[in-house]
Amino acid sequence: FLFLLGIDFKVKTITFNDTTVKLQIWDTAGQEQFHTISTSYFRGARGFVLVYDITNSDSFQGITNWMKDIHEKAGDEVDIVLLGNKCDKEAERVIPKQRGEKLAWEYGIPFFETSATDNINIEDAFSVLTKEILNKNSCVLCDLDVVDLNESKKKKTCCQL
Ligand SMILES: Nc1nc2c(ncn2[C@@H]2O[C@H](COP(=O)(O)OP(=O)(O)OP(=O)(O)O)[C@@H](O)[C@H]2O)c(=O)[nH]1
Repeated sequence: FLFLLGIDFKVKTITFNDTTVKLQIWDTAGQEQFHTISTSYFRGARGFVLVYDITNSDSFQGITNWMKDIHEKAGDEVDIVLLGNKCDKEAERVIPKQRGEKLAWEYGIPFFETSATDNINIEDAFSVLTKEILNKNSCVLCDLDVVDLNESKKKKTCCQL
């Protein structure tokens, strides 16, 4: 059996109109002791969801380094969204929303404040990231194996095979 230390793997399906996209989501550990193993999974990824905690300034400070790691390991062509998570914990907030917005603006990437607990903006963040990936690489669906030429009811894809 395969044991992946500090890595969680999930599959999620998103549908836009009549186009279905299957996302492979690798949840890499943020802690320093898993840094090498986490970043070793960056190569080959098309998109990144970069998350800090609005109640933890260290996690916000760490974003700059994670951005460097992403560009070093995955290249400059990847799509990234920045999330300020735990927006349900307003009373414990230490990072104002404007700081997240400014950082994302500097990087030229979308930004959302989210709550994984209350399911706020999570779907939107993944939708925006997926759309950016699809727009950038108009033939990405070919790689993802969702195009079946033998199928009588032809699926609509961005590259219309
Ligand atoms: N209130 C609140 N708690 C959250 C939210 N998201 C995660 N948590 C809690 O924060 C803690 C850490 O969550 P994890 O999902 O383990 O965080 P992580 O960033 O994956 O941690 P690493 O794997 O160590 O990088 C857990 O106790 C979660 O229940 C949120 O949106 N709101």
